[in-house]
Amino acid sequence: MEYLNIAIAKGRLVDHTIDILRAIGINFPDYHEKSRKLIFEDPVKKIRIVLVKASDVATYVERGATDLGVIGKDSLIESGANVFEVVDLGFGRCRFVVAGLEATVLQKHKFIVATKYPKVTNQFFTERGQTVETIHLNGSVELAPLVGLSDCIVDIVETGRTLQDNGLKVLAEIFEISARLIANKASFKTKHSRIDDFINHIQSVVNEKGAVGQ
Ligand SMILES: Nc1ncnc2c1ncn2[C@@H]1O[C@H](COP(=O)(O)OP(=O)(O)OP(=O)(O)O)[C@@H](O)[C@H]1O
Ligand SMILES: O=P(O)(O)OC[C@H]1O[C@H](OP(=O)(O)OP(=O)(O)O)[C@H](O)[C@@H]1O
Repeated sequence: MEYLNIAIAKGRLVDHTIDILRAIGINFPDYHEKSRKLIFEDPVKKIRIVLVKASDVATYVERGATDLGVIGKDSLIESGANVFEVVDLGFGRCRFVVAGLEATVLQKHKFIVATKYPKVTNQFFTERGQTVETIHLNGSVELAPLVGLSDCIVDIVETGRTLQDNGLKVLAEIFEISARLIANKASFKTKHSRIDDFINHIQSVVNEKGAVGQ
């Protein structure tokens, strides 16, 4: 039997993903949180996981380097990748928002938005008929309006603590985010029965977890 390869966003999504895989009998004997290894295998179930940057998962899957991927909806949309989105995994829940010091900034004719997600940002404001200039940052986005780099930000909010600690308010909601299982389109055909079986197992664990409230 051929290996099924899965790219997982290292960071916040790894532990939940490993838990779900464990629940369907897939184990990686040498995996532990502090390991710097990037590839782990279950030699019995023939599953291989590779740990990559969240923003790179879609690239691995779209190009067929892996058959499947676990990725936040945020990174998936931002990537624009041509892949199948097959399961909403239900964890990694957070939301995309516009945030700033004052709601009045959104009334300006043109304003500057700092974000890690320029595509999501431009799409959102274009749909609202608003013209924005987007500044692409790689992190600590909340800082931008505080030092006059931007009028507002588009970023992820989970607990709301980062916004609160920096005196920022939610000015608009964009969409809800959770982790998704994605599939390479060619693998979906060539390894169809394996992938289908895998998806069904994952979906049943997700349904059970949902029933008891994640
Ligand atoms: N509080 C949160 N902040 C950011 N992402 C979150 C949060 N809660 C859940 N997520 C989800 O977890 C995914 C992975 O986030 P993580 O912080 O591990 O990487 P990242 O910040 O997107 O990338 P990196 O830090 O590697 O540049 C996000 O894409 C998002 O879907
Ligand atoms: O609502 P909260 O629970 O406070 O979480 C939201 C924060 O977490 C993320 O940042 P991350 O920790 O990934 O750091 P980053 O700024 O380097 O992206 C996100 O970009 C927000 O800044």
